[in-house]
Amino acid sequence: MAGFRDREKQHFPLTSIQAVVDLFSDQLERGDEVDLALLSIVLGCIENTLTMNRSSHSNVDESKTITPIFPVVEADTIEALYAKFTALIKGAVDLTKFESEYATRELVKRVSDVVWGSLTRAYYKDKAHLQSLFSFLTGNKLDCFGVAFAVVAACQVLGFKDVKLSLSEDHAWVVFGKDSSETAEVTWHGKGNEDKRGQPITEAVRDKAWLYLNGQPVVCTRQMEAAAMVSSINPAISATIDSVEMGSLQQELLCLLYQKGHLSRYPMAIGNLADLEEISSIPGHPTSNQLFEEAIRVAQTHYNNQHVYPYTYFGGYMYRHKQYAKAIHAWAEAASVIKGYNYTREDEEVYKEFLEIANDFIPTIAKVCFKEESSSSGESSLLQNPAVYADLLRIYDGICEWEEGSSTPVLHTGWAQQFTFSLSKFDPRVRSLLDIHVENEEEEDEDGEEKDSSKPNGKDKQEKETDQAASQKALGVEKEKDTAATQRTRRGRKR
Ligand SMILES: FC(F)c1nnc(N2CCN(c3ncnc4sc(CC(F)(F)F)cc34)CC2)s1
Repeated sequence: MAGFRDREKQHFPLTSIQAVVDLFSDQLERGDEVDLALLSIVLGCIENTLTMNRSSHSNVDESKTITPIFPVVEADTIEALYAKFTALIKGAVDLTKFESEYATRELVKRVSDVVWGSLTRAYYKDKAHLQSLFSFLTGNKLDCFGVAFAVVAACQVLGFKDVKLSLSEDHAWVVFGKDSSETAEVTWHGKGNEDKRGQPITEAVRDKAWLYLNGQPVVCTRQMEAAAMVSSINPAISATIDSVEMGSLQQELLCLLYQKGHLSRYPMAIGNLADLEEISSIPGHPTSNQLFEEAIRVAQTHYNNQHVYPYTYFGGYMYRHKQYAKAIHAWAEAASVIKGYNYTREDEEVYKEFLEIANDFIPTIAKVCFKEESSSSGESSLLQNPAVYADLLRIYDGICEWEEGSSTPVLHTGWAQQFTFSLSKFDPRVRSLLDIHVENEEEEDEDGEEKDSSKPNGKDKQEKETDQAASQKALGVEKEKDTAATQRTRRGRKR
């Protein structure tokens, strides 16, 4: 049973980032005995000291040098909070009613009710620093993720090893029972949505639903739950200032988890480490680029490519680094994922991602490149690149397909205005270099070849090749064996 024993106590008092890394490393070596309550209280305590009520320049002296401050975390502070948590949970759950080694739905619901019932009546749920057990035990406040995490930590205190955190890109719930075959809501989601705590996540609820990743959530091990707690660290002191020490601690802990292989099934945590490495890379750490690409590979390999964020993370990174063609390609991949989902009112977070991509980032790219082209010798290759134009069409087509069959509309005229604005900035000649195949699945014969060579773009082959040669020559695009961007559009209706 986890507990606050000599093995833990020897690390205290914690006086540096390295001391916290050593405590985590020691805990991670314990396999599924990682003590979630202990680690969450420690991180919450440090975050509270480094980010809350810090006067603007408390650690800057007259010579403008900033002396790094790391709080001293005493054993008895943590031990007292740990004892408070175990007393609350063990005092509220009568274990004689739950004889089985495995948790039951009643047990999980009871633990969720105990956490839920301890929360302050009314508070701003999406405020920062409400994710840890420190916040729960000292302020009776938790955010949506924090409630789910607290339920899992509580079940660990009660000795139920089968209760695990299950994560999508914007929601959290638990799995439990033999082979983790059961699921249960334990927290709320979003604003104005009735919580469904205690209910299972059924096939009807999760299929084609981004909030549940179409049945491909990240089901955590204990070490991945530690990674989720580290990912939820919030180094923000204010809207514009971050604690450098808290950011470094998060980066060092994510890197430790990465090196121990505990992020190998957790694309978002890999993306979080990539973001931190981009801000300040540490020698010997993997690069942002490598990490973003790994997050994508993990989602493709282990989650049937149903995750959106690995592509939007990578697209954002390429955009910031002005690699616009790669950014647009990543967003086209993201759109290819989202088109398999039906949009619902609980998907606002991913809606905002695509809104920003289509109505801010892409129009900005079109303007910047168009201006460059008119000012320089007309060499803005992006607006003359058929592959980029094809990716742009995939983005718009994917968003349209996302809306198809959805209960809530996605698009409005603002989207259409931005779509047409961006497309209009491309050189008209790129269109003749596009070969858009519309495959109708039932017409495809066994080796995937199209049966009838429908006249793409209404021209016969000969006319098309002449057009293409002329355009390629004019654009200085060397003759490709086949068209520069063969765009295969599979027009399958969502079932
Ligand atoms: F590239 C953009 F799409 C993004 N940039 N940052 C993104 N994050 C940052 C971190 N993040 C996360 N990072 C690790 N694990 C989790 S589990 C989860 C859902 C919930 F909070 F549990 F409900 C969210 C999340 C959420 C998504 S997406």
